[in-house]
Amino acid sequence: MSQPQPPSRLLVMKFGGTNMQSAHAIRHSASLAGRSVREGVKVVVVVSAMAGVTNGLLHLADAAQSGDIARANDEIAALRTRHFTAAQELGAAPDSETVRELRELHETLRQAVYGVYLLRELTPRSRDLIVAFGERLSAPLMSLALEQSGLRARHLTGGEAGILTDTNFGNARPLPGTYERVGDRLSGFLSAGVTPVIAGFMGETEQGAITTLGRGGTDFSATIVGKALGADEVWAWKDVDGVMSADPRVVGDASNIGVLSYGEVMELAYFGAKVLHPLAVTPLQDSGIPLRVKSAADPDFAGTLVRSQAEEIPGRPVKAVTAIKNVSLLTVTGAGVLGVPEVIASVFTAIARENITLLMVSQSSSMSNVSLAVPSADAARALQALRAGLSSELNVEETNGVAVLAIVGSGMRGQQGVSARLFTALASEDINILMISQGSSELNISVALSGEEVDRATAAVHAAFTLSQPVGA
Ligand SMILES: Nc1ncnc2c1ncn2[C@@H]1O[C@H](COP(=O)(O)OP(=O)(O)O)[C@@H](O)[C@H]1O
Ligand SMILES: N[C@@H](CC(=O)OP(=O)(O)O)C(=O)O
Repeated sequence: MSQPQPPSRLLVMKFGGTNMQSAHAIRHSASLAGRSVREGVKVVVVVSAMAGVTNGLLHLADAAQSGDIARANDEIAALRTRHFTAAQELGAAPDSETVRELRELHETLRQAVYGVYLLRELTPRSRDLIVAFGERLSAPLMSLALEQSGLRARHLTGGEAGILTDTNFGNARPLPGTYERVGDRLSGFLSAGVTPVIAGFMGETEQGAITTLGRGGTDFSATIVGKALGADEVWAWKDVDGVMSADPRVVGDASNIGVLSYGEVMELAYFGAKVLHPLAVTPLQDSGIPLRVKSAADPDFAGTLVRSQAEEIPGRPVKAVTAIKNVSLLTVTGAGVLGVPEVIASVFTAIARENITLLMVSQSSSMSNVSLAVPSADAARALQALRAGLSSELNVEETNGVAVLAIVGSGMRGQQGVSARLFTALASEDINILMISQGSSELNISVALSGEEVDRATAAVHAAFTLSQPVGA
């Protein structure tokens, strides 16, 4: 009598732009997925665009809108060469299905861009259609690499995979029905032994218009799929060892963090750690599905495990330091602010109406002013909204060239002396603090300071909390 087989493990694997940047990188990424498939694990692959392609698409869309169709066409031609070269290096014949599909996608992209040029209008909807071509073009390359390695694969757009979103183009959110749809659409492939390859970063509206989930959104696509399928784990393969104690490009001796809670990762991502999308862990929170951030260059290294429970490490209240650059401070002043909660309410209403991220808020104790930190890209809109929404007795001043630095770690909860250590580190570098805030969850303390000083500040704070020493060393 045959023994009942244990259910096979299911992993969702996300490959970012660096892991998709060339035929060589794609082949290596496919081998990482293939290794698990050959061990009997069911794998769903979610891919980003080849590194640099998303920015290229945004530039060419802007060029078309401003009437420079020649530049837009040059950039489309460069993208075309890059994708065809990769396909060829991966072994696609000139008359293959992959080459035909890439040709069709480039032709559709060219038409969409020409439409923007004719109208001289680039709406958030048309920008999403254009920018999503990066992932639509990379997914067939990953399918090809998987097939060349002997696996069966099938690539799908986010919408074809079942990701249904609202109509908030550029920053869309999955609708509740998504999870069931994704589960229904992918389970057939998995039970037939086919590895689905999903173009990340995108979904589609109920009317079938393509939406994107915000920059870095492929992490979010992967966790949406992970939740939908009840995956055992979601693995985000990166060009770094895992989530590090600081951006390794800023702090050379940053160390890998072994375990982080969902809450800690959200704080880090919110405060600028580009390594994960700020909402990436949200689909996993209810089910407790773990997320692993792993290095494609060192696949046997454990990387960072992100799970419900934080790891309390004695003597390490802070796990990481991170920063957001290009921030502006908007300060509302005037007699009217004094003791008038309605003013505070209208400040928040004006900002919320514009859907602007508030990075920090502080109010002086006399209530004679309120300061807001917002991304500089949104500052003009925020300023306009505040001026329109507030009484004319109030002044709004703008300070540009600011950065927000944050320290993050669950161990700072109820722990004295953490902020003193932060301020001492900054003071010893002669760095002036413009604003201070601590979340009530006590998972982070953030300060606003001059953008010119932020890298020096990050290094000083990293050293003050001895974060270069790996835990347990
Ligand atoms: N705390 C951090 N830990 C790890 N990487 C970080 C951190 N902060 C910023 N980064 C940057 O994030 C990059 C990885 O994110 P990203 O390029 O979006 O990944 P991918 O495109 O591979 O998914 C790293 O190259 C690193 O420079
Ligand atoms: N390509 C998109 C989505 C993404 O997640 O990319 P990456 O994984 O390379 O950060 C972007 O650049 O925003």
